[in-house]
Amino acid sequence: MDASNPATALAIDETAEAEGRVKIMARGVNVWYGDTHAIKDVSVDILDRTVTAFIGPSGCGKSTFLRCLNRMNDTIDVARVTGEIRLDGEDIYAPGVDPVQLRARVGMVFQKPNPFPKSIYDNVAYGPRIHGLARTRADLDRIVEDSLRRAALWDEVKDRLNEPGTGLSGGQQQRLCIARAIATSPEVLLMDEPASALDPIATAQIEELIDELRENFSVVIVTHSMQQAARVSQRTAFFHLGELVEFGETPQIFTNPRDPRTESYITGRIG
Ligand SMILES: Nc1ncnc2c1ncn2[C@@H]1O[C@H](COP(=O)(O)OP(=O)(O)OP(=O)(O)O)[C@@H](O)[C@H]1O
Repeated sequence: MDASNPATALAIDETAEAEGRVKIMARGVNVWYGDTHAIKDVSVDILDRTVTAFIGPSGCGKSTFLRCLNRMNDTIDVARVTGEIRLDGEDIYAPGVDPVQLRARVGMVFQKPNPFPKSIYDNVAYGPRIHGLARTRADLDRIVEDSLRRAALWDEVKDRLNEPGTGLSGGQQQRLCIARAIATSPEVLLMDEPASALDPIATAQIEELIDELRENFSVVIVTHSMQQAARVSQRTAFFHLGELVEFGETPQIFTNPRDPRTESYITGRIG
């Protein structure tokens, strides 16, 4: 970790740490894909019950860093991650940590809706089933209904739970994927451009949902839309060429950025 880097100092929230509001603590994280150094010495505190947006030009490492937070990079052969990431103080890369269990606690929603080729019900029931979260069918029914309600999809699908998830519209499929992700009661939800494939109405629904999810979860969202980052997040991280350049309260980042690279990006001069 480079303590002389002002971005490092900004990204570490000592007050929140002292108050126990830090959900994920990353320190000195580097990621390589073979010889490509995609993430360079990133240290950041992600707060609980807060929406954090990752912004920056294409290829700057936003998705790569997001994937570090639930060890999705483990699934990429050439990826190598160093440094330390703690969830509630526990090192998620420690030997003995089961990535599958970790991903039940740190859920993920991808850019393209990717429902399983199963019924709407079974899509949502999948995680609770493999993690043994329901003792009876009635328990499972409750989890499915509750997750679909929280994902603002219940009313649209309650009469066709046995139909395939892939038969829904794009926006509905993405809300189904959110319901699937929240069905295991994760503590953190990672969203990689969750609305980029959706029309403005479906996008507005997802944004509203993100705001509601914040009551229970810590949400981290990668977005190419600065308007979206400004609308949904309380804190924003700006990445550039693999570095975390600036991190702060979202209004400050958008109205009074401290680094000239952030200013160039938000005013449209780079990216
Ligand atoms: N699976 C991979 N194998 C090899 N290199 C990769 C892989 N994924 C990403 N990279 C490289 O790592 C760097 C960061 O990519 P990443 O996708 O994290 O950026 P990003 O900021 O999310 O980009 P975008 O906004 O375009 O999605 C890029 O140079 C990219 O080419």
